[in-house]
Amino acid sequence: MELMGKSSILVINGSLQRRIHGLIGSFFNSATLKSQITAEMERYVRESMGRWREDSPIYIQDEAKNIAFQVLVKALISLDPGIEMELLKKYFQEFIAGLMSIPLNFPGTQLYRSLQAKRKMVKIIDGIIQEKRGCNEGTTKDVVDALLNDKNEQLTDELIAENMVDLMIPGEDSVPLLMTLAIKYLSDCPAALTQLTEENIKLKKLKDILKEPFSWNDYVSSLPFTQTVITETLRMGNIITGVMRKAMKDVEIKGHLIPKGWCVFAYFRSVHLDDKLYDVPYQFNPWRWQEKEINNGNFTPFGGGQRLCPGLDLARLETSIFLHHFVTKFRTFGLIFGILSSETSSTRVRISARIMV
Ligand code: HEM
Repeated sequence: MELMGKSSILVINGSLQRRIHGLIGSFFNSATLKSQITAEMERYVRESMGRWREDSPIYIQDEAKNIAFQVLVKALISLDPGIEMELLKKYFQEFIAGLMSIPLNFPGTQLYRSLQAKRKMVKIIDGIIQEKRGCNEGTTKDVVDALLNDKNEQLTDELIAENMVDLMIPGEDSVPLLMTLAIKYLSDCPAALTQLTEENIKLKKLKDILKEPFSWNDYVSSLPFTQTVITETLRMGNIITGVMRKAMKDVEIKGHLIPKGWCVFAYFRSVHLDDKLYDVPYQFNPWRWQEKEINNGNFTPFGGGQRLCPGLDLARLETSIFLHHFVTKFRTFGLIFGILSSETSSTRVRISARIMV
């Protein structure tokens, strides 16, 4: 809690949470972000995959983390890769190491180091905020602009800078895990990998003929099977295991009384892997989503209600772009290590280049 800060969107409730949530959500749904971030993400993926070599294994989760961090920082504060980005990455790693640490704050402890790292990140972001205030353009190019342009007095520069750091947490870890798990499940299900590859190669060839760049919409709507793969990965992977809620008054749910003040953990896994809701739930079966509705209470990887994840479309887009480039550029030889390799906690794959004809 100390690391998050008292005004973090991840911990506050009430009107300020709704305000910040609304501003972030509208920016993530805006045409500006959609056109800009699709091109940026493609660039980061191409640059990253351009460095992959056939003779050395690729650590998928590490690569995905690097790409997703750059995309998120671009969307949040319009920072491009460079020295400041590298510094932010370094401080961020130190910062998140403290999220699961013993709550002792004095020199030498992890919590102390993490708080110092967060302070340094806030300083860099505050510099960017002051520059933006100086220009006073009034346009909304990133999440910081969306918050700065709002006239709500509670949105101080300090609150905005701190929230930018906190926003990197859900974005940085969950998206790379989604990408990595998708590769893992696909490598275990050759039929799905083949169908996904064919769908992506077909669209790529069409786009090449039309000499048209891919848009956000292409990745999300014109690749329906790819979307079912992402949906099925979210169901089986349960990237966020569940959400915590506190009863503000006595509540009765299905005959069970939850007294006021009690905390409840809604465990997504017990729903997503329930055989009464999903046939053979432990089997990776993207085809099940060709008939199934995703907007129902039995599928909540992004939560729901007023805390519904505002980054859900961005997460799907990023994963779609990653998979598209992965299958159109490479032929995978399958995994070398499983997902929980103690060496790196990252999935390793060996790849070879795909020649498109
Ligand atoms: C696979 C990727 C992701 C998954 C599975 C995921 C899942 C979730 C879930 C389950 C919640 C609800 C938490 C709760 O109710 O307490 C949430 C909230 C949130 N997510 Fe995501 N998320 C993902 C990606 C992202 C991305 C890319 C962003 C972009 C910054 C993001 C930003 C947020 C924020 C700000 C909240 C808090 C919203 C609030 O409390 O008002 N998430 N996410």
